[in-house]
Amino acid sequence: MILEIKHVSKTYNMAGGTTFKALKDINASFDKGELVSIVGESGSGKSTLMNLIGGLDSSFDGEITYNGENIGEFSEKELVNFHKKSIGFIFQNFNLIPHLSLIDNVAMAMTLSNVDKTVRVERAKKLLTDVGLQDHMTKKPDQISGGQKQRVAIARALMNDPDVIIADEPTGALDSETTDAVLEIIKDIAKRGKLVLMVTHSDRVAAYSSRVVRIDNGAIISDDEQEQLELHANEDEFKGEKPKNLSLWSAIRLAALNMKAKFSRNLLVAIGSSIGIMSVVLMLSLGKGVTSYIKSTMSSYVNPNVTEVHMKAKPTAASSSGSNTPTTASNAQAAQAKEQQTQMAAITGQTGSFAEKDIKKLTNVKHVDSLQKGYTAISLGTNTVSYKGKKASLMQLGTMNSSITKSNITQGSKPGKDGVLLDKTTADTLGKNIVGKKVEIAIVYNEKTIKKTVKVAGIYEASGSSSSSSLVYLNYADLQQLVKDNNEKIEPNVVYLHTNDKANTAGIKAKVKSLGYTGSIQEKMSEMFTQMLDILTDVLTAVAAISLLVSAIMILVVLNISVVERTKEIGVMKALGARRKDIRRIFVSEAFLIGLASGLIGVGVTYVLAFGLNAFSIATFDVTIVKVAASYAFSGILISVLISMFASFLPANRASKLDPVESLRKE
Ligand SMILES: Nc1ncnc2c1ncn2[C@@H]1O[C@H](COP(=O)(O)OP(=O)(O)OP(=O)(O)O)[C@@H](O)[C@H]1O
Repeated sequence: MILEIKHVSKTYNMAGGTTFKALKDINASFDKGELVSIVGESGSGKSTLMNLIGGLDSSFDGEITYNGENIGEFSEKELVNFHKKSIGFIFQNFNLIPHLSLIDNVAMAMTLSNVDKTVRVERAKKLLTDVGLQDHMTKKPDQISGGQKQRVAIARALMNDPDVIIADEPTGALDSETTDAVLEIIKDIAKRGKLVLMVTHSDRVAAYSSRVVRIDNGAIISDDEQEQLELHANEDEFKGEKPKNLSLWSAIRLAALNMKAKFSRNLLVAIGSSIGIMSVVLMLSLGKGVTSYIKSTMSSYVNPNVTEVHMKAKPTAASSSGSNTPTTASNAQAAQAKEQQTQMAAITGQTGSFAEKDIKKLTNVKHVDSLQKGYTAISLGTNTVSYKGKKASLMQLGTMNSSITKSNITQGSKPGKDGVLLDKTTADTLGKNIVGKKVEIAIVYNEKTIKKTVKVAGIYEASGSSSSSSLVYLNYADLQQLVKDNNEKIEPNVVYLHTNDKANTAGIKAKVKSLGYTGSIQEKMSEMFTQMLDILTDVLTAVAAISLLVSAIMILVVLNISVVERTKEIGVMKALGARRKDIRRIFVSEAFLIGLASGLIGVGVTYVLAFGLNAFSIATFDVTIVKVAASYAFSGILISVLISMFASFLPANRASKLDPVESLRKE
């Protein structure tokens, strides 16, 4: 006897502490080659008995042995192997998986056992051909008739060549003609030496079987042998290998097929959650672009061995009360006003002049080898330069300093005595080949216009930046002399501290600051800019973090919906031998794919936006402002995948724990 049922009872525990006894002391034994109809009224306990025999429900009293082994005491692993190898299920409502082709539905039992793809596809095709569906194999379940669906379900049950087939009202949803055809197939299965247990209401269906067991109110009331089946050899015998487990690749493929079925929903979720990833990657790339722009601009202006120093703005009457008085509200206001003044002054270049004692103090800073005086002024067009009747307004007047290197002089050379550098725009205004020519500069100083004829020594071009204001550079000594010739006095408003090792520069800068001086205009501006950028990045990163959280919740909700929608499918998979781990793996794979898609969309959109923004910024400022590093793109995709998989743990776990009996009972 392949199957023996000894003193089996089943009690359901219900809400409120009450119990219901659905099976009462059932005893029966069944052998191979039998087609047994289990007949009884609705609610008599037929399905309950089948669930126990099929190993879908292990909590019962008594003993059910399969080949002498008590299935009530099987471990999870033994139960999984029992489902994979020994039992096949056929359900009243077919329970095919809607998003899989007929071949994939039939092959599922072997997919779960990780049987080689060619082997399982070949076998699925053969079984579908046996039930007359050779022309429909790539169709989906909703493209075939009810009778055809039940044939697919029969083929699926036979996939692993099990010894026992449990068919719960296999013809309940079919018309009489189709019923006969399906019953013939089922009878043939029993004739091949398998035990078929078929639940039915109908005496007509029971007439096909070799034995009829009647159940009423949870007990067997009759057990009649009808006819001995004429057995023939099982031509279909399939010696499967030892079952392995669902491979990761198959889990991903199953997840992908399900996602394809719900394509628009999954695409929307992926797009939604890509927004967070896109903002993070875009923010990082923008930060990188702007910072590297600031750095390159700075380094093009700055000689690493040189520290440019300005005075802080001259204190006004309101704020000159001294810094040692205790801080009061008005003092705080004054300090604020002073800071604003300093910043304004730094931006326009109108900082105070250095007195001799400042020069001395700065010369004595440690590691400073020499000090160069300079003067710079924004003139906003009051200073001019003219040549043969042509006149150009100057925006800026400056003195030669060590930041101006050979690479900044595109024509000519550094100016000697009474020589100047002009920028390209100014030079072009005055005419071609201006280098070497004598021009007249007119400078307004202390409301007096000072004029001097000087030689254009070369053309100046700022490196790394296209911004070129109209400017003139001359030697500080020449400027000092010129002012003196006009009975005025000039003091340096900028000094350059030199050191012979650029490693000292940072220390010098810090010392200068602590002495109460400020750095270069560019430094000040880039500091302000970096501060602003930092605040902006913080705010946007917070927004991005929130949107990542939202996307995690969105994925959690969608997967939860997916679990609810697929409850029955999960029940079927379990009946076919899926482990909890396999179910979990399929759902996590789905989340992995959504995460991957949203990461790729997010990064893709970032590249497109970066391209657009850069096209705009290059056209306007000749600067690349967004730099998408490959590491940002990669991290973005990784974060997206991780968040999505993390969000899936809860729903995946929920799916894996679903009870197969309840899942299959679900309408
Ligand atoms: N989870 C459960 N909790 C409590 N009672 C249950 C549960 N499942 C089934 N029952 C009860 O056990 C009895 C037997 O149910 P079962 O589904 O086995 O009947 P059945 O003979 O298969 O009926 P049908 O032909 O309508 O499918 C019924 O009275 C049913 O209400």
